[in-house]
Amino acid sequence: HPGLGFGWGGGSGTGGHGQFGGGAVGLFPQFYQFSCPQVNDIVMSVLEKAIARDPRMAASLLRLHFHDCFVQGCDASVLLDDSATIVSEKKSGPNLNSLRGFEVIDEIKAKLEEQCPQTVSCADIVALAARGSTVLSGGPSWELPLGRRDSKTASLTGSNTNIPPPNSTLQNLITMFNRQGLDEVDLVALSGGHTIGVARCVTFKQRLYNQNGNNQPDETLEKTYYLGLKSICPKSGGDNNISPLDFSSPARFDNTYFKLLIWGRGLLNSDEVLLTGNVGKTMELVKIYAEDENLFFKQFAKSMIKMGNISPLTGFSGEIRNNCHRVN
Ligand code: HEM
Ligand SMILES: [Ca+2]
Ligand SMILES: [Ca+2]
Repeated sequence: HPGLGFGWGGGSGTGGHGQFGGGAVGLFPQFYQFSCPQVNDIVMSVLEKAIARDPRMAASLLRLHFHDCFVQGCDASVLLDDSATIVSEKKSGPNLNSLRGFEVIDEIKAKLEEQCPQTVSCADIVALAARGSTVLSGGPSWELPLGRRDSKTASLTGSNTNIPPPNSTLQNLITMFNRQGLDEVDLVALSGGHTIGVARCVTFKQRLYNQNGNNQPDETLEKTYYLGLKSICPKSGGDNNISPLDFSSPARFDNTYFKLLIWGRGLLNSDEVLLTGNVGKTMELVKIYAEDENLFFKQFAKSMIKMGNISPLTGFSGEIRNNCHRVN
């Protein structure tokens, strides 16, 4: 038996994107209802402790799900280590010295293997951890479709090419999200994930010193914010110094990220261009979410479900890994 929640779960994965309204074929919220009813309680109890220990962990786990789903779909490919058959995604440009939270996923997996052996996939654990982290940070909750299975492969090249870089133009961001079946609404709402967590100096340095190859700062940066950033992120060195993505509430999941964008205080180029990139639709959405936190929360939940439905492995595809670091 391939660890399915129900005996009839064999409807094989179509591998299609989950943009067909209701959710990806094969995933459903009650997947573990009989095989591991306590799965979310276990996830939440580990998360509570981990986030109490390190408040940034919520942000790191939210990001982990994004970096998984954008490469081969939400299949836990991001968790695989180098081995004879695997070239790990952990060494890609977007991930190296940057992705965190692997130990927390391991801790959840260990508890689940004790209570529901060989049942819950690493890919579902990552999705549950992303939702739980959002909730524990004060953000919205949502009914999370489950039943993803784990890949037997990883894609370092996919990781290097599918995850947008922080100096992306707005057109570039829209194109890369479109490729995953996500639209401008999803792009703006999901970028709101930057309401928590931090970024390294190296990811925003270009904006401070040489935005357009003319040795000038990005003119959309508000002046005092810009001066503060320069002191954290010098022209040479300090690449690993960190700054909050939302400096007014870096551990709270709220809509201040969008308010800051309007004040010229978005940290990454990819943040600020949602407002200034000359696409009316994304500009409008930034303003709407800055005004209406409830609407942002609702759309964030919807878009997280959509992102979580990208090309899942279901049925007899993939496997339930015993250890999230390696294939069985
Ligand atoms: C729109 C395109 C996006 C770009 C260009 C982008 C870029 C980045 C960069 C450069 C960092 C800092 C990494 C570092 O310095 O080590 C970061 C952090 C983060 N990103 Fe994104 N991101 C994007 C979308 C998303 C999405 C869709 C989510 C989740 C819904 C997300 C959640 C996060 C979180 C929570 C952090 C902080 C992580 C931590 O503190 O450990 N990002 N992002
Ligand atoms: Ca993946
Ligand atoms: Ca915040």
